[in-house]
Amino acid sequence: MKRPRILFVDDDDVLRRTLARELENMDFAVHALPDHHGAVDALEEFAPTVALLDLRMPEVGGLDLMRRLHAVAPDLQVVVLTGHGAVPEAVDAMRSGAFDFLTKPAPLDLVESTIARAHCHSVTLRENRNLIRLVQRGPEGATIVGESQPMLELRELTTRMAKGGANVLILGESGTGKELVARSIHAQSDRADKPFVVINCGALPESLIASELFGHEKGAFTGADRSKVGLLEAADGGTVFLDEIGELPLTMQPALLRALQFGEIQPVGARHTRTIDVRVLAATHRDPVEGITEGWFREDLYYRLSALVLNVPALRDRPEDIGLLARTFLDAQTRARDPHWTFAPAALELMARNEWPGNVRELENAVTRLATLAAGPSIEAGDVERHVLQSRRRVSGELPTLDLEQLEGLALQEALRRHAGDKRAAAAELGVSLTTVYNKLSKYGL
Ligand SMILES: Nc1ncnc2c1ncn2[C@@H]1O[C@H](COP(=O)(O)OP(=O)(O)OP(=O)(O)O)[C@@H](O)[C@H]1O
Repeated sequence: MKRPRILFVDDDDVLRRTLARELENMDFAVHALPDHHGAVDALEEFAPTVALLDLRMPEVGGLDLMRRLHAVAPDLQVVVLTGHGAVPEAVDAMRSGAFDFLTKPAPLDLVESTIARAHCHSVTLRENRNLIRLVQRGPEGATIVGESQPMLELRELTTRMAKGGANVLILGESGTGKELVARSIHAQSDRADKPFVVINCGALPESLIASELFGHEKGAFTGADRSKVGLLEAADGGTVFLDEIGELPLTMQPALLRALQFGEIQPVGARHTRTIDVRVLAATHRDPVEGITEGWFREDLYYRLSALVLNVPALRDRPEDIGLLARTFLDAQTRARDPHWTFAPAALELMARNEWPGNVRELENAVTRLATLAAGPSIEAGDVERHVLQSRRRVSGELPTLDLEQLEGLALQEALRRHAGDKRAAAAELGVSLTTVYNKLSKYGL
């Protein structure tokens, strides 16, 4: 494990040398400076998580230096060193954003534990920020395209459901836009400026689900070398999207139900529960009512999730949207390089007559292929025939020369197509686990 990095600034030469050595002995990596010179540069070069700053220094004092450091590195945790009896100064520092203070001469075990706590806090903050950045897309990511009657109704329902805070269960085949609908609900709700966290229940290995959902404490199991915030807690105040809820193992369903029922989570290895406030949107391409009868979905969890139910129609039930969707995707993909790309009417007609078992996702992928492979800027019927229809037939017929990875990608695509995007069925047919299917999908950018 990497050693926590500490930036230590103190003008007292003897104390700085002695304490720096002690900190090194405690297994911290230390960058020690006598004054503010070089401190901001050290943020980039040394990347500390904690700064230990003497409060009283000539020229630039600890408080001022803390502000300068925080302007560049907001996650940096600052511990200030104060002289004996300087409580008002310490309080001032805490109010200005210091993590904690130590009074000189501080016992070494207190120095160690304070810095260790500050380090953990800094790491957690950074992880949270990354997580939120990862899962949040701007509201433009939530534009639902479609002018067919089913889509007009869906958009209206989405807006109405967004306003209340009730949980919504979103049903529909793979690739119909369930995640997009969830993002749109979140973006129109009063939680819009809070996190939107996606949890793909099918992609989590069973052994890690509890720790991913609820977090864990340091030392909770082998390899848990520090505590970790779970995804449900990362969504606190916002919305959590439980994608592929039908894939959540039966053994995990009671724990999730408890968390949703009482708004409480218990990280693995923690003695106490923590309160969370999340709105839950869940989606599945499977029939959850059938799941109750067949025994893979708990009835109580179903009722908890399905205060409201939204059905996203398959593309074959709204073929009049195909042209608009294809044009929108083409425009988004080619606008920057040449705004003149269009579909010739015959090409669009061919696209509209095609079956899209993988729904909007498959259509979007086909447009990507056309935008990349066709000569353009007008996409002709011949392009659609060559780059979309033929390549699909080829997969089922004789294969051109492919390397092993291409072959694997094609086998996966074809299995998904045969099962209308049902990843579990495709995994079963290919004889691999569901997690492998997810890994390969992301590996090949499918
Ligand atoms: N109505 C729509 N307008 C614009 N883009 C759409 C629409 N529906 C789906 N898409 C796009 O199609 C792709 C698949 O959509 P999404 O991931 O929301 O489907 P899904 O139903 O959640 O799929 P899965 O069940 O496989 O997780 C995304 O890139 C999404 O942006």
